[in-house]
Amino acid sequence: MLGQIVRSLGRMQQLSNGLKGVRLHQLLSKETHGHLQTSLENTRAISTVSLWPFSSQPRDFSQPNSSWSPEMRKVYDHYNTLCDPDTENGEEKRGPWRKLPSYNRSIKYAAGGIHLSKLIQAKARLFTRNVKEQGATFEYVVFVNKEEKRCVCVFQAGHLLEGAPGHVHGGAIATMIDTVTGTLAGFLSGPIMTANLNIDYRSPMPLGSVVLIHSALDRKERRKTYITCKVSSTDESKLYTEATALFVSIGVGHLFGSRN
Ligand SMILES: CCCCCCCCCCCCCC(=O)SCCNC(=O)CCNC(=O)[C@H](O)C(C)(C)COP(=O)(O)OP(=O)(O)OC[C@H]1O[C@@H](n2cnc3c(N)ncnc32)[C@H](O)[C@@H]1OP(=O)(O)O
Repeated sequence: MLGQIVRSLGRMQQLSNGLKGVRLHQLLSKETHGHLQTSLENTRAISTVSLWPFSSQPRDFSQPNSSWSPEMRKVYDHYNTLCDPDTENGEEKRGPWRKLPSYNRSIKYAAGGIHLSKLIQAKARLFTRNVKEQGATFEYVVFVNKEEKRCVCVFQAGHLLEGAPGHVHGGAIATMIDTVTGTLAGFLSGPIMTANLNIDYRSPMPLGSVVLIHSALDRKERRKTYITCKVSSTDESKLYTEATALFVSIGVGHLFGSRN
């Protein structure tokens, strides 16, 4: 199987040389070392020309589905509109907001590519996207504002995330905070790992709630990216959780025990 993938990647490289004048290993090494945004753009480039050696196109889990409540859909529509390009003097101009796609594999479609896939079993799935039943666990979409170095996640907490009766488990909330702050840190700083996460749970979050998870860059110091986070009701009248997070930039070798 691995041999097949490697041969397939070799063929893809020849094809991509011809088609796009870009070497596959450059795409993959950008995925390994570049910023999340670059990775996502390159991933789309691969998918568009159908060179990806796996069977299916990646499903974007942050697209609306039938489990989304009207409130989730309304807030999604609001932020999605902010992503629309403006037309100035007949020219289309993109604003600072982007909706980030979300896949259920962190390796197959993003960082690591050819290097890490050797070590990962075919069954690996991203923690927040591993339950097939729509609406049962984490329904969410992240919008990022590059200029303001912040993002907002619209999150609907499903019935399998119960902690205290009728309310969302603190670990599930922590998972979403890690995911959203980590997504922003990765977007701004490239490959990172969570070094520290501090969470204050201010009020219980009812199961089924739709909430906003606002994250913003606090500061960067050398390899350290500090992010702040607030979780609130969609009208922002109720504060559920506050957090701060520290992410440390890593080289991909870090995941193999190397310090480079
Ligand atoms: C397309 C889709 C893509 C997929 C995306 C899906 C989105 C999901 C996103 C999900 C995201 C989820 C992500 C996850 O869940 S990542 C999983 C959870 N995190 C981990 O497992 C990390 C484990 N720890 C480590 O690997 C290392 O300790 C790290 C990498 C963190 C640092 O080890 P390293 O040897 O590399 O660095 P260093 O020790 O030289 O330190 C460097 C600097 O950092 C400072 N420091 C270090 N630790 C701490 C600390 N605890 N508090 C305060 N400061 C700390 C340190 O003082 C120094 O500062 P300075 O001397 O420079 O001032």
